[in-house]
Amino acid sequence: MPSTTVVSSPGKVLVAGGYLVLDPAYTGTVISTSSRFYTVVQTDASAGPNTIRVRSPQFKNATWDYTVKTDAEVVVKPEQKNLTKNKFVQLAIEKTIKLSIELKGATATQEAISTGLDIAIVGDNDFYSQRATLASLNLPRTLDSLKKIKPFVNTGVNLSDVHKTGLGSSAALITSLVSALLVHLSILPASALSEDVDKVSSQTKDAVEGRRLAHNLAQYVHCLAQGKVGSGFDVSAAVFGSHLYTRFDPEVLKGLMDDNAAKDQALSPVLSPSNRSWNYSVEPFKLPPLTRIMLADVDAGSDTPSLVGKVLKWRKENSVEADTLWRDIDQLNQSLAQTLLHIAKLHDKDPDTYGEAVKYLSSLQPIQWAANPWQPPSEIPIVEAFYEAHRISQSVRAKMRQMGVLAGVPIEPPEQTKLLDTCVSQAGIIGGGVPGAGGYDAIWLLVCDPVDCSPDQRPTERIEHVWSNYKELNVSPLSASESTARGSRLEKLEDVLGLKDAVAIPSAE
Ligand SMILES: Nc1ncnc2c1ncn2[C@@H]1O[C@H](COP(=O)(O)OP(=O)(O)OP(=O)(O)O)[C@@H](O)[C@H]1O
Ligand SMILES: C[C@@](O)(CCOP(=O)(O)O)CC(=O)O
Repeated sequence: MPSTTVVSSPGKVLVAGGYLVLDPAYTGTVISTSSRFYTVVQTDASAGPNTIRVRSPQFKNATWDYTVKTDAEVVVKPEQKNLTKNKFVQLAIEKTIKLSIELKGATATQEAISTGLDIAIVGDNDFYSQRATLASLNLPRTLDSLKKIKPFVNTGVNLSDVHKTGLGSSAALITSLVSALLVHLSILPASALSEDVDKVSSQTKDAVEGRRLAHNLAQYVHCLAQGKVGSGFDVSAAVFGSHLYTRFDPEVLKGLMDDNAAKDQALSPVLSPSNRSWNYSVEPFKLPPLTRIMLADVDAGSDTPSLVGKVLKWRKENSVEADTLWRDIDQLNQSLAQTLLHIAKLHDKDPDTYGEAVKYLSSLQPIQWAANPWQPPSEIPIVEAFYEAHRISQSVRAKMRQMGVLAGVPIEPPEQTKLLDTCVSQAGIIGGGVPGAGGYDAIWLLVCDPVDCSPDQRPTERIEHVWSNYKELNVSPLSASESTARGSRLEKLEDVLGLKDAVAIPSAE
């Protein structure tokens, strides 16, 4: 058993397919973010025998000690001294240990935890709003300012009081936690999550199955902790990275969702990668070269569950109208994904011409892109494809607004429309929208990001300027770009900036 295991899992942005992805007939486009959750597992006698100590050093009152009993049934019991509860963490540990006992036997599992384990969990600063920290440091709300904040900065509050940014903290946290434990307990080979198997063709069967096992377990724990089975795109992105996601049939988890009734039921037959009832689909996707996703936290807050409830009620009561609209949106979503994949192919065919075209696009507003009579002919298909991506993403927004009006929910409320219109009319901006369920709390943009933009300003800089000067809403950038890694990743503690300091075990008083 390794003495220290570190696994990270990325956050997510659902750029297309909000609501639709709840239905297996439709696909969502999910981008995984460079911002990640990290779980560091180490053997540590100071936790106590058969005790797992979990720490979230970015928060107050966030150390949870659990005693683990593995007799007739697995019992992971929070100790009296814990100042808060963490259902997500507790369930992740309990179910991973239960699965480990089923797959490796009680003796091997007990042995791995008998000395005591210390587990530290931290999330990149992007997962929690940095607006207050920037203000306290007297820094403008820009990407450069975010770099000045210490990695994994202390939030100064309890977990229940933190302002989240919508990157999917609970999904990334659970995925990194169960994956790190699976590796530490030798259920998964480290190679299943190492970067060397990044290329699909070189992935061994074991590695693919290992990742699928981590996925199934993380989905199960996340559903149980949330008390419902969502579409699961967030966990899927945390495990597999950016992709086109089609959901699994919730039926697969039905027998396990009543935790009390399922106490005696074995997990491994349900969670096994060979269980065909896990019928989700993950198709490769990544953003085109020399483009960048930009994300902002908009300080207005919205309540996703209530938006979802209302949209689904409207769909049920107006099925003909809703089905027509959903089919239209789905066609646009698929065209957008295919156009972006096509743009990547244009890059691969002729990277130099592509680079020139992206530089050209970066200096003009989308509306001007296709209007240049002197455009070199080799650049025309590239410029046209980018314009097409722009046009489709604007149409997606229009249809999502229409759905919002029909269902009576603020999917892209007027305040967000104004902000997005201002952003999308800047030079070099391909498109954007409200991620996931929409509402008031965030926006995403896809912008051209050429190698060199001189003498013009870079599109990213133009957007930072718009955001930091925007008066009608308080817009704060996130530092994340797309993670092109294949989701969860085995890390070396020393290689992640600031991680070793952030998770250092406090010395006993
Ligand atoms: N750093 C952390 N350490 C331990 N648990 C955490 C941490 N961050 C989040 N959690 C767990 O995740 C829960 C939040 O889950 P919830 O589903 O409300 O958020 P979310 O929808 O994932 O948020 P967002 O998408 O905005 O990041 C917390 O109550 C806590 O149990
Ligand atoms: C509305 C929905 O499709 C997306 C919600 O996404 P987000 O949490 O707003 O990023 C719900 C789901 O897919 O579980």
